[in-house]
Amino acid sequence: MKYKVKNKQKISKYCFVCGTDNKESLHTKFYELENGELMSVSTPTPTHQSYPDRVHGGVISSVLDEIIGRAIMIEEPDAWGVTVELNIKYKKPVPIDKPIKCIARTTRNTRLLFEGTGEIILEDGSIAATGHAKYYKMSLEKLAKETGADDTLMMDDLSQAPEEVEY
Ligand SMILES: CCCCCCCCCCCCCCCC(=O)SCCNC(=O)CCNC(=O)[C@H](O)C(C)(C)COP(=O)(O)OP(=O)(O)OC[C@H]1O[C@@H](n2cnc3c(N)ncnc32)[C@H](O)[C@@H]1OP(=O)(O)O
Repeated sequence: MKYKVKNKQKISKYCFVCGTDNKESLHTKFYELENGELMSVSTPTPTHQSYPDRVHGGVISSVLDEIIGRAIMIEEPDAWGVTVELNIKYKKPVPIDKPIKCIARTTRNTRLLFEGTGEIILEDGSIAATGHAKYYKMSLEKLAKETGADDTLMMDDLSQAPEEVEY
């Protein structure tokens, strides 16, 4: 199915998944879709491998962690969370140097916690991994105080976004 991209999410300077100035980063982009889901696009490089030509399972879990944690921002733009649980199922190897899409949505949102699910989708449309994660809500003020975060935590993504995506 094809979906229109409604919004491009902000990215961070040093994040491992989306950081613009982290040379080991996956430089992942995040697109909010008309169907209420979030899509990410990343191209893992040899830096991200485990066995030859295979993306490291920890890298796959990082992408799922971040996209599921970001999906809440579609319905609650100021909601921030820290991951308290993450469960990943690895179903197929993910190759290096090929674009991977990931789709996620929020499945539960309460005053203290939110949770969601996501999938890594390969170029042929098959699902390589699935994830379920839970986050403890934390205000940006508290996060900033605990981690020293500044304006570089959320910066505009200046890259060109597609008008529509397919998966
Ligand atoms: C990211 C880079 C920037 C990118 C650009 C911006 C993008 C923005 C989006 C990013 C999306 C995120 C992507 C990655 C996010 C990380 O990677 S975060 C890093 C990994 N996670 C962490 O570091 C969290 C570590 N854990 C902690 O800090 C502490 O355990 C917590 C979560 C703050 C809780 O601490 P605490 O308050 O001392 O603990 P506690 O009193 O036991 O629990 C508080 C409440 O939470 C509940 N709770 C705690 N754990 C659980 C659980 N597992 N299940 C259910 N309830 C729980 C307790 O039951 C309790 O409830 P009440 O009794 O108050 O009703």
